[in-house]
Amino acid sequence: MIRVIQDGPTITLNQALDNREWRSHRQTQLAKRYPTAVVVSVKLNIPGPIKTSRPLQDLFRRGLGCLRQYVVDFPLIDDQILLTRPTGPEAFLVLQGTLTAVKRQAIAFESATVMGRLFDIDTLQAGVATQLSRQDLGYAPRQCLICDQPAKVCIKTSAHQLQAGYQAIQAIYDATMQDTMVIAQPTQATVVQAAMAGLLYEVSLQPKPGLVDPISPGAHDDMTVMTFIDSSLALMGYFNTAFTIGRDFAGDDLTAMFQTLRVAGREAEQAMFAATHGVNTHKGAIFSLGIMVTAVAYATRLTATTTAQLQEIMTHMLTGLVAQDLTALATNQQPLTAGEQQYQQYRLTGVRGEAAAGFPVVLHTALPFLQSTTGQTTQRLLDTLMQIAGAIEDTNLIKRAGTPAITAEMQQWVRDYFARGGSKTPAGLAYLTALDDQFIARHLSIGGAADNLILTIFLAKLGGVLV
Ligand SMILES: CC(C)(COP(=O)(O)OP(=O)(O)OC[C@H]1O[C@@H](n2cnc3c(N)ncnc32)[C@H](O[C@H]2O[C@H](COP(=O)(O)OP(=O)(O)OP(=O)(O)O)[C@@H](O)[C@H]2O)[C@@H]1O)[C@@H](O)C(=O)NCCC(=O)NCCS
Ligand SMILES: Nc1ncnc2[nH]cnc12
Repeated sequence: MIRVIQDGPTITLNQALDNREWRSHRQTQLAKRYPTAVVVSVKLNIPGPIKTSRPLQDLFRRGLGCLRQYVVDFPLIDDQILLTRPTGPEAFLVLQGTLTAVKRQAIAFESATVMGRLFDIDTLQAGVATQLSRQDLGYAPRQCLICDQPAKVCIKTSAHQLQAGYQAIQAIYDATMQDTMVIAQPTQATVVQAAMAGLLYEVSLQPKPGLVDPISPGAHDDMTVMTFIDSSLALMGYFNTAFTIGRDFAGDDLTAMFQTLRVAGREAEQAMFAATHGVNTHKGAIFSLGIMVTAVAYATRLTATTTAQLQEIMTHMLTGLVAQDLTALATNQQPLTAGEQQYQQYRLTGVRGEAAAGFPVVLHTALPFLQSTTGQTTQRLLDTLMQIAGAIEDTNLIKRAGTPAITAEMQQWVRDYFARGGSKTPAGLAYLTALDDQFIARHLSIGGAADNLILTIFLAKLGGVLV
């Protein structure tokens, strides 16, 4: 029995038809009560006689949370959530907005996320007859759960067995509901290659707000994509050293393992500056990625590991770092780095705080988000970069803006980006290009988000999320 529908009650065709009547009546009632709003009805598209189970209810709840992000710009007037109906979980959201704009976001959610493929979202507005189709809004028709054909074709031709449908649903459930990812025992070469992939994939993406890419130096007048390639190549030896430090570490005090790494990290900074003629390309990445490489090597000494275990190891490695580096800062110490200044001025702990917490944004926001995306790798990674940019305090951005207030502006830009469909639509890409131009004009850059994306790519390569 496929776990995701195990213990789910079966329903009759009549129950399914009665429920369709019930849903339509409720939608109409809500449209009458809120004549200027858009009524969004949300349900799952599950083939066969089983329409619900505890795992499907959990998935529905997670999906509803994700959908709300896509429609965040439309004020929520009312909502009704009915999770335990035998005919499947249902929700009704009443939003203030136009039918086209809301429908566009609903389809963006269905198309851009893996779990979205399981959702069926209807939009209704009193007095507006036409239901816009996916094609009207520039999207491909809904795809079959099992193959790449349009779903309508497979349903009409009964192309697949029900069991195959359940297996596809189980795969979608597994891909989106596990917050901890397993990493098997990678070789040193595999780990170092994944680190290099992180550095090189990130700098190759375009367009990115203010960051260096193959077409533009962004807001960095001292760097080009070649500077990043030279810097990456110069760091390969460091990542091999970071791996052996983790793999060979014997003992229980992992802070000693980090202190050993830190010596190699300082040397790596010199190698970076030599390769870039004194430009800081990857100082943050040397710190963050070095820690992760060492943690992976240590965690997989004897067996496979999980991202949850990696987080524990990294928090152990960095115990005391913030206190030692920042709170103990001598007030008259000069010159202060950006991070040190921001700690003194705003009590922001920057990348040190992120690392000492075990990179929660990477493990609990960026990686699950990347796992849930579909499409080309570049599209998935651009959307993940923007998801990160809306989730961190980027000391690089704050330094360049001269105020932490830029963080709230960044969060609004991220919402605006996803409200246009993100990297999947011409409007989303146009928005990102315009944002890049704005960042260049204002000399802004999200170097911290870029470093978190590098870490996310590294783990995604090791966990098979990126192949
Ligand atoms: C702990 C260190 C990284 C030192 O930190 P520091 O105090 O020097 O500065 P921070 O601002 O705290 O962080 C440094 C870089 O970390 C990246 N970063 C910022 N915020 C975050 C975040 N929330 N999460 C993850 N990473 C974050 C960011 O690095 C990227 O941007 C840099 C390129 O941008 P740019 O603006 O060009 O940088 P600059 O050259 O400084 O500006 P301009 O002169 O061009 O205007 C690049 O570094 C990217 O990686 C932050 O910049 C660690 O270095 C350390 O401990 N140093 C001490 C010596 C040592 O022990 N080294 C070995 C450590 S293993
Ligand atoms: N592409 C990029 N541009 C500027 N700073 C960065 N730090 C890491 N990646 C970067």
